[in-house]
Amino acid sequence: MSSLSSVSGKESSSAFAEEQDYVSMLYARLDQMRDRVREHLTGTWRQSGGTPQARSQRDAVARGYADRLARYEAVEQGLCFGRLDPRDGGPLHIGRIGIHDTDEPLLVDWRAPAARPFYVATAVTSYGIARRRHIRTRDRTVVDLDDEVLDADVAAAAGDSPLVGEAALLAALDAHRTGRMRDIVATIQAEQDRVIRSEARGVLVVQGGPGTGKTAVALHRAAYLLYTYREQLSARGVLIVGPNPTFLRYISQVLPSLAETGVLLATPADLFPGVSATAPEPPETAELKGRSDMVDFLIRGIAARQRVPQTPIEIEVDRHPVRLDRYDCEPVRRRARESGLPHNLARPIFVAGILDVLARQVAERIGADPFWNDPLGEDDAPATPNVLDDADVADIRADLAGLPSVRAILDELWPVLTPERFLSDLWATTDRAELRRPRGGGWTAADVPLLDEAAELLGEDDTVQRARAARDRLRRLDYAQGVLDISAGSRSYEAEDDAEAEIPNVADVLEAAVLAERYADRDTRSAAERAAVDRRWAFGHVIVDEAQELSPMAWRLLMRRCPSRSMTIVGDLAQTGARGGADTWSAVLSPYVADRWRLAALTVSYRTPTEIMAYAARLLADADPPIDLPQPVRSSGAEPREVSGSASDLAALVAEARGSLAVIVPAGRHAEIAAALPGLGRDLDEPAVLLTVTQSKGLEFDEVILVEPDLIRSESPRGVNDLYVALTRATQHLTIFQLAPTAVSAAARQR
Ligand SMILES: Nc1ncnc2c1ncn2[C@@H]1O[C@H](COP(=O)(O)OP(=O)(O)OP(=O)(O)O)[C@@H](O)[C@H]1O
Repeated sequence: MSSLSSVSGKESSSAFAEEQDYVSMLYARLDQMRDRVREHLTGTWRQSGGTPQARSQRDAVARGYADRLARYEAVEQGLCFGRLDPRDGGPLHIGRIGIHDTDEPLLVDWRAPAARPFYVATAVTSYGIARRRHIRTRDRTVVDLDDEVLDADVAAAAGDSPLVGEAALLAALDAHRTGRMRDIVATIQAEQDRVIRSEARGVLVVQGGPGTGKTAVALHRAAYLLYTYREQLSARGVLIVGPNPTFLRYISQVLPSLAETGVLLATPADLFPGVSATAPEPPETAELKGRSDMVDFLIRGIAARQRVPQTPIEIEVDRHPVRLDRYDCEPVRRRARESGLPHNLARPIFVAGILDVLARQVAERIGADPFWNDPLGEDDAPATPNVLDDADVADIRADLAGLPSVRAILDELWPVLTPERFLSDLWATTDRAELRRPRGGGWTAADVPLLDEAAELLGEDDTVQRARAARDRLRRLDYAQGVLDISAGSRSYEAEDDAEAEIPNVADVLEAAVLAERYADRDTRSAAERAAVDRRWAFGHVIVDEAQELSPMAWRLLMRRCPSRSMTIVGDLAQTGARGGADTWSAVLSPYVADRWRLAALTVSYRTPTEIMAYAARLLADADPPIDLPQPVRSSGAEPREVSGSASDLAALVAEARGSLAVIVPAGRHAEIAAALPGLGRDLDEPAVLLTVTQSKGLEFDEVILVEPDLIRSESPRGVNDLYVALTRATQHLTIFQLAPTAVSAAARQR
């Protein structure tokens, strides 16, 4: 409801000159800020560090400066992109970071509350703003200005537009795609802004059709949350989960361009540190592994590794046999299980019980007093049948615990298990043929949540790490006490003067324990870096993109990474392709937060032009349940075309493409088409790429050639959703291509 006017004529040249002066001043300030931080950084590195404490402090300070410098470098392009003219008061310039001159804001960070009207003000709800200006720059030069007068009367005459900064928005949407997503900070729309600035607490689900900006919004929300809750979030970190490495590469430049670098981007397959899950797997198997009943399967698998001997075992101790049978072992196993501890942490209970059983037998043999009830022994007969006391039995236990034969039996009956060892044994031995897999075959993406679940069920025996930490602490305490003693000893005893004696010494004000902690080596890595290698890291906020694809087991893993349940979940149920993916958000979330989650809908498609959306609507008209297509905002002027031909005709079409191009093909014909068109790449930086629908999810291209849509639709139980995804990847041109069967595929079809 705003009126749009591009700045023109005489007014334009003075407006351009005015904005250019202002923008040049901002860049000069930015240069000064960079120079100052560079100086500080160099000065910090010059410090020698001395003690370990001083060194780690220096590293932490240097890291802070380096991060700030990286932030200042990142905002070089489009530093200032907007201006608000309030009805009362002077103009406010809006940009990627805040720049201040003592108290005066020269540039307001787009995330600050004062910048909000830039994204949401309309002629009707103007927030006291008379005019909004979009400023486009190239390098440091102002190249375009678009003004909107937020005046209800002018708006009524000019017509109704729900879009904010329409000219700037349409220019951004018409730009060529490069294989890397760009930030949308200058043209965020009101419904997107509401999501971006929604409060951090609780679970927010953002549902919207293809191209409605869900990914863009999710990334800008991360930047907003880091700005608004900097302290909490830089300590705990933010995790953004995307469907595959290609997608992560596609979005990788957005947050740096918003001057935010401390976010961990990961696929679900990356979330078990130390494991690289790249082995392929049929979708049916992945679906089985993703079901929540796998938890019981794992529990049963672990229970099966807590064994009792089926036939008695004999061990030789001092050349005498001792026996272990199931009747001795069963109560011990029950006790260990009833402790409720994870497998590895319950093991010491089992081990102690079995050693007791064995020690009793040895004690009975070597301590038995043959004369204990000798009627002739009279007074000298002991009152018990065994001469050994508790200390002797404890010695025997300790000796038994050190015997390799005993250790081997304990390992056999209740082994220490790592998640990797347990799961690879489980796959190698399971009687469920559909899950069986030889050892050493590599991990798949669907294994990762199971490894994580297994890690929880097994527990990690961190006795060694804890003992080492305790030893380190004692060492530091000892050292600190020494420092305090020297410092107390160096007090000037000659100073008889009372006043001097009252000057506190370091030993008076510091306890050894406090000082010891200061000597601890501080970890100077960012939260994201530490989280990347720590399976049990609890993030401050988790953002999940293409969330509809995740299996119930993957959700369990993610919820463990976010005990605070501060999450943004972004997806589209109509695009679910994975067999085990989501049908409803409540089914996904109710196990974790019942109905305590909020839903925000995005309704406008910024990617797909009207012509392609209308074509998609016709192709998907019979979808069940019906698909609610988003409203396109722009037209490309090009109707989709339908072509059929051979592989060489397809190659000719590829050669004609002028912008970025994706050829999207049914998974079943991928190999054959890849062989027929070797020029098509896999990397998004290449001008033309060959992708299956799964690989194309979340991406966009200037042009798409969609090969055999009917086959895509019939290829999987959620084929209609896959077709919807494939139809909505193009920003300009869509070609539907019916590929005549090649000799190979014709033969395959006949078989
Ligand atoms: N406010 C905006 N200003 C400029 N461009 C925008 C805006 N919103 C979205 N876009 C652009 O629209 C395109 C689609 O956005 P995005 O990929 O975030 O959509 P999506 O909803 O995640 O799509 P999909 O469901 O297909 O994954 C991107 O190029 C994005 O930059």
